[in-house]
Amino acid sequence: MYLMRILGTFLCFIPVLSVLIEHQRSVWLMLLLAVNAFVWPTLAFHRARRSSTPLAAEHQNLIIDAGAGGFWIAMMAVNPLPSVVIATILLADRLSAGGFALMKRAAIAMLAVFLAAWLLQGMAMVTTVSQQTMLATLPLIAVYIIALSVLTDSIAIRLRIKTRELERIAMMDPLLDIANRRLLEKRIEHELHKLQQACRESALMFIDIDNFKEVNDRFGHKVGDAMLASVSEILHIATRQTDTPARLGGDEFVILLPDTTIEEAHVVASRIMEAAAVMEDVAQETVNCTLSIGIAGATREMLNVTDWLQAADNALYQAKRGGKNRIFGH
Ligand SMILES: Nc1nc2c(ncn2[C@@H]2O[C@H](COP(=O)(O)OP(=O)(O)OP(=O)(O)O)[C@@H](O)[C@H]2O)c(=O)[nH]1
Repeated sequence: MYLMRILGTFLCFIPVLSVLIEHQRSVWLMLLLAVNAFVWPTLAFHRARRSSTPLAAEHQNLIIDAGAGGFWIAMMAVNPLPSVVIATILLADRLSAGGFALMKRAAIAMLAVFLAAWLLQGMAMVTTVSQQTMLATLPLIAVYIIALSVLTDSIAIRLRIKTRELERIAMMDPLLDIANRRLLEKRIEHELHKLQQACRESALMFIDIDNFKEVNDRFGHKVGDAMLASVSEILHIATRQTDTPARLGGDEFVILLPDTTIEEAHVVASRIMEAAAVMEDVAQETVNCTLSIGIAGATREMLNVTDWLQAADNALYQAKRGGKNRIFGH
């Protein structure tokens, strides 16, 4: 904002000074214009920076800018070209900085100061624009509008980055560095769609930590959380880039394995179980970790995400019923 104000006041200074010289106005008025152009931006910057509410202070600064604009329009005897350009830029700028509410307040300030100064000046009005003033106004039109566009573009880029970051957060588990149900369901839906178009095989793996409640009860939630983090890490290490390991909630994890047969999924599941079995030290406690895993391949009858997840959950149920610490797949 500081740089934009310096640029704006400097670019306005040129056409206003041109008109004041043409109208042979007093040196004091020109000095006041110089103060507005070269001192005010720094004053405004410190005013906003020192304020406990910098945004509100900056909005006040923007309204003061608009009031100053109204004053100089009156001092230029409403010279049409610089007056219209200055008023338009001031209002458009306030609109992009604070919406219609700020623009409205700025318009009221500009009009009020203009009317007061114009009446005191005897309602002077000169409707002709000299070539000198026209040329002096051109940099304001060209440079300021381009600068405003550059600023708007950089705000749009920052907004896009923030939006992507928020989208990523919304798709991740709040405790572990792993996808959540939302992202998993999106990927499953996409995979089902692809499977309908091509003759391929893909698998869904449901993983549940055995007797996890006991771990929590014996060692506390901190150890339970650390175990969840270790399992999540194992799932990442044991899978490919194209797979999606996710946490459904509690001690339940699911992995989507595109282009994978049931046999291949069994190999991955064994790898995961072996890695979990050798994990002993969790948050300075010696614990045993076994997993039950259910695997389901996609079939043509599966119409939606729930069908496939249900099939994998049923397979997990069979693994649990069979005595836990085992893989069941069909
Ligand atoms: N530490 C920790 N525990 C959790 C979290 N979310 C859920 N739990 C606990 O995880 C346990 C899940 O237990 P269950 O899956 O129902 O039962 P289990 O003891 O694993 O038994 P089986 O699944 O039959 O082997 C519950 O005690 C929950 O309180 C979490 O984020 N952190």
